[in-house]
Amino acid sequence: MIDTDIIGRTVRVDCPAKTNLTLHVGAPRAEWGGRHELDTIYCAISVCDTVTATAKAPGTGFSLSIEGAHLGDLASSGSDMRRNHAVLALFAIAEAAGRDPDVGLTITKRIPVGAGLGGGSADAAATLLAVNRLWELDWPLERLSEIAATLGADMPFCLFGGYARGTGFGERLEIFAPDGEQARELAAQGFRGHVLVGAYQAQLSTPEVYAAFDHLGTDGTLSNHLQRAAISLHPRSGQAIDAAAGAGASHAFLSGSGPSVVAFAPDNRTVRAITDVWRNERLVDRIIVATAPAAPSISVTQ
Ligand SMILES: C[C@@](CO)(OP(=O)(O)O)[C@H](O)COP(=O)(O)OP(=O)(O)OC[C@H]1O[C@@H](n2ccc(N)nc2=O)[C@H](O)[C@@H]1O
Ligand SMILES: Nc1ncnc2c1ncn2[C@@H]1O[C@H](COP(=O)(O)OP(=O)(O)O)[C@@H](O)[C@H]1O
Repeated sequence: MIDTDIIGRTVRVDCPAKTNLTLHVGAPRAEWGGRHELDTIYCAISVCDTVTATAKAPGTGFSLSIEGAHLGDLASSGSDMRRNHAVLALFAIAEAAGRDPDVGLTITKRIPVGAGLGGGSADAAATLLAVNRLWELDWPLERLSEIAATLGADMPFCLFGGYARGTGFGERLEIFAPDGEQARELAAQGFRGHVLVGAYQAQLSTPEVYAAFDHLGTDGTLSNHLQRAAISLHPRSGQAIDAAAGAGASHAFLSGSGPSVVAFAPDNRTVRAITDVWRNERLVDRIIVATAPAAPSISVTQ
């Protein structure tokens, strides 16, 4: 197809945030650039960023615009758009396809930034899904996943959503079928339905949290091995976890490398109880009510 045929076509992808229902951290490995060996259960939650990709005229290059009320360090003037995860994903798929990255990207951010919710990975995954459709590549998710793994540990999972087990440095996936036994077990354990996200203005840097983990370790009872390290850097997250558990959450834990906190609630009454205690005691800066599991959705809008 000649590129001019698709100029103006727009593909929209809504891509959910991720959390880690368990996050077991092993040793750092030199062959993975110092990244740690992981065994994690990923879960996608319905706090979604929206990425639109629009085909531009050949030779005009890429563009990026970002909107949203809470952009964290993405809003700072020093934030280089060529290092945005979505743009890196665009360059990576363009290279793999042997095409120029003549695409206009817009990101509507709803996933808190630098929060342990994989927002940058979700935007990168959304970009791969959108450009795959825009250019009619029709590559299977497995092929997109190989590209995603070169960009970040969480990115392959964000292409799929739902639940999955991640090993390696997080990029090697065993996807759990939505109606399969593992998904049913997780649902029976309470990892399904209402989820509250307690979000903060503060961000934590993932490498810094891993470095704190190398120093402090974990206490053995925590299903998220990074929780202790992250709480040492951001103590309010620990208070919010304790308060949610006290208010009846079926599970309350740090999301990934934090500082966000995730609480699963078995019913609406518990949603209200957690919301009240977080708000009244000012344990979080913002509360987002969502559901889990969730999955990306793709639509061609023009
Ligand atoms: C902790 C987790 C849990 O899912 O995510 P977040 O909660 O931050 O989103 C992941 O391991 C993060 O994934 P992601 O943010 O994609 O990591 P990458 O870009 O690949 O790596 C960023 C940095 O994190 C550290 N890192 C990441 C993954 C890993 N298995 N071991 C590590 O030590 C390394 O310092 C690396 O340079
Ligand atoms: N599209 C993007 N969305 C969010 N953060 C991004 C993006 N591109 C680059 N970043 C940078 O990646 C860092 C981690 O952000 P994010 O992916 O939201 O958090 P986390 O790794 O804790 O899940 C931030 O410092 C941010 O500036």
